[in-house]
Amino acid sequence: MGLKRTKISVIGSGFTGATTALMLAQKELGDVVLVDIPDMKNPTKGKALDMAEAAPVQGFDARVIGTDDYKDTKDSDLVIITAGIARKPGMSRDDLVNTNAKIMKSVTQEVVHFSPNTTIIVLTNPVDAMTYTVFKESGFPKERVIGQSGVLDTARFCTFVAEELNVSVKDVKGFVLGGHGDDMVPLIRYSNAGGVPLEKLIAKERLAEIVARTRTGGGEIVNLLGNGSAYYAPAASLTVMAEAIIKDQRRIIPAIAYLEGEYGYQDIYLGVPTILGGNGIEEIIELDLTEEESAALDKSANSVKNVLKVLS
Ligand SMILES: NC(=O)C1=CN([C@@H]2O[C@H](COP(=O)(O)OP(=O)(O)OC[C@H]3O[C@@H](n4cnc5c(N)ncnc54)[C@H](O)[C@@H]3O)[C@@H](O)[C@H]2O)C=CC1
Ligand SMILES: O=C([O-])CC(=O)C(=O)O
Repeated sequence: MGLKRTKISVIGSGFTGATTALMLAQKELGDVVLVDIPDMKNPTKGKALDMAEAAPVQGFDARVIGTDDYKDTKDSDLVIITAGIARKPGMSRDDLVNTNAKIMKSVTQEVVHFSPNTTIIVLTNPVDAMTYTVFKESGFPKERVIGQSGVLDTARFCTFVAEELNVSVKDVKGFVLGGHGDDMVPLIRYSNAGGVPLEKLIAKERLAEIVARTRTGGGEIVNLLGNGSAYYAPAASLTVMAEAIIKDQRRIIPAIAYLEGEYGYQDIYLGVPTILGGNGIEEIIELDLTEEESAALDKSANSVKNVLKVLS
């Protein structure tokens, strides 16, 4: 008898779901079950088979299957939800709320039915509100329902800083707090390059431009793609979160977490620094914020609350 293999289900086999499935398999984080709604042409099965056939070439040991039957997700160790519609140029993430909330509810019911002990990471937008929806629908403890925004938003910030300084991205560390919208809060004070505070390396006005570009980073890609939104960096972000959970790494990673008093907020999902490990969100780290940073976080939290009001 072999050891039990880890099973990760990715719901939604569109741009982000398919890319995530491949990255998870390439990193051998587990066997991957890719799920989408039934389609006459069965692209989900086709995509999964194509990925499975990359395994002998790249030498990764992970099975990948495509399906429209949630039975195949039974006893998943981790479930990643990417199902739903994406925005197009001219739209905001919040425009997706009603359609995607309905999809979150039906997907969550299936996931919980077949994997009552799993951990869920949500990507679908507007992601703070969709994570809240999945949390309420699932009845899961808060630490096992997590949203993705901060890894991606921080990655964008670090990309722009590395480009500005002409240094390796490996040396740039950033921190983005708040909701995954245009008023997210990149924290300059907690960001550095090779340990040197960014304020010592980049002029204030230029830093403000980098913050502004980070805030609208999703929209920048939407405009460049023309017919959908980002998927390579989002998939990489989901993969790093999955790795932290599957390998019980206890990494300090910004994630969308349920707040019960942290940062002064109640009954809301919002991006904060967390410790991510085998139990999901194991801790929320509370940073001291200046008045200006607190005001910016308040503005971002209010935007999330306004989206949640549409749902209640
Ligand atoms: N939180 C974040 O940082 C990011 C969030 N997103 C969001 O992720 C979502 C997915 O984006 P993409 O993959 O680019 O979109 P996509 O349109 O390429 O794929 C979405 C897939 O969901 C499937 N789907 C729809 N209803 C379903 C259901 N009931 N059950 C299972 N599958 C269902 C569709 O058939 C489609 O294949 C969007 O809402 C997008 O805004 C995307 C990038 C980053
Ligand atoms: O911008 C979008 O609609 C997709 C997304 O959340 C991102 O790329 O940050």
